[in-house]
Amino acid sequence: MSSKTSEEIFQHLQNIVDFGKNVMKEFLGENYVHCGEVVQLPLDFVKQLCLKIQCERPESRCDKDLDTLSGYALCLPNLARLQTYHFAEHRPILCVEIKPKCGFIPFSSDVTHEMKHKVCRYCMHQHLKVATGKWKQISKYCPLDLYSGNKQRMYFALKSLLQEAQNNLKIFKNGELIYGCKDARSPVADWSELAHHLKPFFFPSNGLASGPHCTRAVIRELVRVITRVLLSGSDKGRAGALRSGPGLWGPPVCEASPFSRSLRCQGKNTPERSGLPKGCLLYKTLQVQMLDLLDIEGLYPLYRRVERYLEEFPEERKTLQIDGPYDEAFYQRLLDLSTEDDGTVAFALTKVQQYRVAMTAKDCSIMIALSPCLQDASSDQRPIVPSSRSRFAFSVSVLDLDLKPYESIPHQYKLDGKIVNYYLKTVHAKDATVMSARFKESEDCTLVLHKV
Ligand SMILES: O=P(O)(O)O[C@@H]1[C@@H](OP(=O)(O)O)[C@H](OP(=O)(O)O)[C@H](O)[C@H](OP(=O)(O)O)[C@H]1OP(=O)(O)O
Ligand SMILES: Nc1ncnc2c1ncn2[C@@H]1O[C@H](COP(=O)(O)OP(=O)(O)OP(=O)(O)O)[C@@H](O)[C@H]1O
Repeated sequence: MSSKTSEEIFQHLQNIVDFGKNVMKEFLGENYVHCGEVVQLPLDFVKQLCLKIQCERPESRCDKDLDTLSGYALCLPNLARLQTYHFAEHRPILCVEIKPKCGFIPFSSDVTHEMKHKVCRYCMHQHLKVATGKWKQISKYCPLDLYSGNKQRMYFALKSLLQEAQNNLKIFKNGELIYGCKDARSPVADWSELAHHLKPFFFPSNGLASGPHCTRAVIRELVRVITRVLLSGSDKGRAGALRSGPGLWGPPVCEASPFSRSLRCQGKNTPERSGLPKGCLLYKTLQVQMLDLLDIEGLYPLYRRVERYLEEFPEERKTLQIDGPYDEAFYQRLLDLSTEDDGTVAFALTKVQQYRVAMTAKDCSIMIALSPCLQDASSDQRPIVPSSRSRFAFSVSVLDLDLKPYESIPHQYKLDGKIVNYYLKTVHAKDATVMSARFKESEDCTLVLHKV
């Protein structure tokens, strides 16, 4: 960043805003996307702010310097608050942030490792992350369970996130982080402490005793409410324009997910594919993720084609809109889902841009803000989600929607190979006893099959 001029930084930030407005709002619907605006700040203020927040930043992020020189910044609403009100709310507020990651298994015929058609990237990547020390233990969370639309699978996925939050789950109370870890050294999850924070929200006037029973009841309510919110939504958006044709789905379950393994153990059938309602944010996010039609293995040669063209005609970078502008024309080209390669740079470029958009959707987060409403208060047409002892006004927003850079494609290609090779070498090659370490705690097998 520091090598860029102020003008370039302004343009970069404006591109982020335009991408939100012209692409993500179109796909995901306007209620979910808050693009923010580029603002100018006094340099003195930026420097002081930078010093003040330095100690709060996770160590793993500190290699990224904050820009204190250009005077430009992106101003976003506080998404840990309700977005349905245009003025500050003074009621207590909970916010659950989920980074769901990629919710489908690649369907592309360019995939060379059979394992990639069976086990999702998140579950494979877990092993590499633990081996490299990013996290201490493998999570039972599998994105395919969350995106399944099946309440039991979603319930299992959310509980797994609560057990092993990694960077996929954070909970804020009145804007303050109360749950979720910063890095591998963070202390283990404490559900009773979390339940202590949440009890007034879910059991406001009830003298529910503390202890394990109370903890379980509170966590159950939280998971139910989040599941309901995730399945809600009638917000328009044009993700439907991306609906893939038959056969372009991939398997509905990941073989490494403890949920699907437990079903198989019990001789039950594989669940049906996505039962997500079409209006909900998860469904739309998944559709955008599926713009990755060819998988990185099919995409990389096309990236190389664009690269060769740019080496010959570097001045064309602008015309190809590699670094923006992300305007209506850019958006329209994303809607071309053909996979017939006619050998042109135009075809390669469209797939490259679709891949970048898909990667963005695979790495974004969902913010769910919940604020208790009084039992007799009218909903004033705001969405409301009931729990067994209270009701919440809620809003759902998406965070981190800046388009992934063109330059990250070679890195993605190498990382993909590393993830799969590591998984094949260390996990799959060993016998099932190693694989099943995470399934030995069979309480989850029975637990999830209760009606929720
Ligand atoms: O590649 P992945 O799947 O590990 O995703 C990266 C994330 O790691 P995760 O797997 O979520 O722990 C990674 O998350 P952390 O910074 O490790 O919390 C970033 O979001 C990274 O994006 P960027 O390069 O900073 O724009 C992400 O990189 P991109 O692949 O989205 O560029
Ligand atoms: N608009 C927002 N409202 C509420 N919380 C936010 C908002 N933006 C970011 N956050 C919080 O800050 C965290 C980090 O945000 P984000 O990943 O966008 O930062 P980043 O710019 O990528 O960070 P870094 O520069 O360290 O890589 C999010 O996971 C979320 O908890």
